[in-house]
Amino acid sequence: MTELLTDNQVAEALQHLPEWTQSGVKLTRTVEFGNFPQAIQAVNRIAEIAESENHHPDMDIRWRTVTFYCTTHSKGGITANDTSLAQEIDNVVEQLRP
Ligand SMILES: C[C@H](O)[C@H](O)[C@H]1CNC2=NC(N)=NC(=O)C2=N1
Repeated sequence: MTELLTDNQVAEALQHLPEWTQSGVKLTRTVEFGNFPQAIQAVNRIAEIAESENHHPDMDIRWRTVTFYCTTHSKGGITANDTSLAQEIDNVVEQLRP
């Protein structure tokens, strides 16, 4: 079972996730895409990944700007599932907005 990360473990993970910050019990990143369709394409790709892994980000979509939040709701904090999902989100963003 994936357990909550310690503060040090989160800090260590964020060294490899430079676009992300910790906001309380969540990791968060805001991305401005080229246009609305591209933002939705990213959201759809991430949705597929999340569904396959049964771990889902919270996503706030405002025109072409999407804010992603990764937290493990069942644990009330950040786990390795969240740091892993954050990396997957970075990979999708990189593919769509190199
Ligand atoms: C039963 C539970 O809803 C599932 O195991 C998954 C679904 N996706 C999830 N996603 C996230 N971010 N946190 C969860 O606790 C979570 N639980």
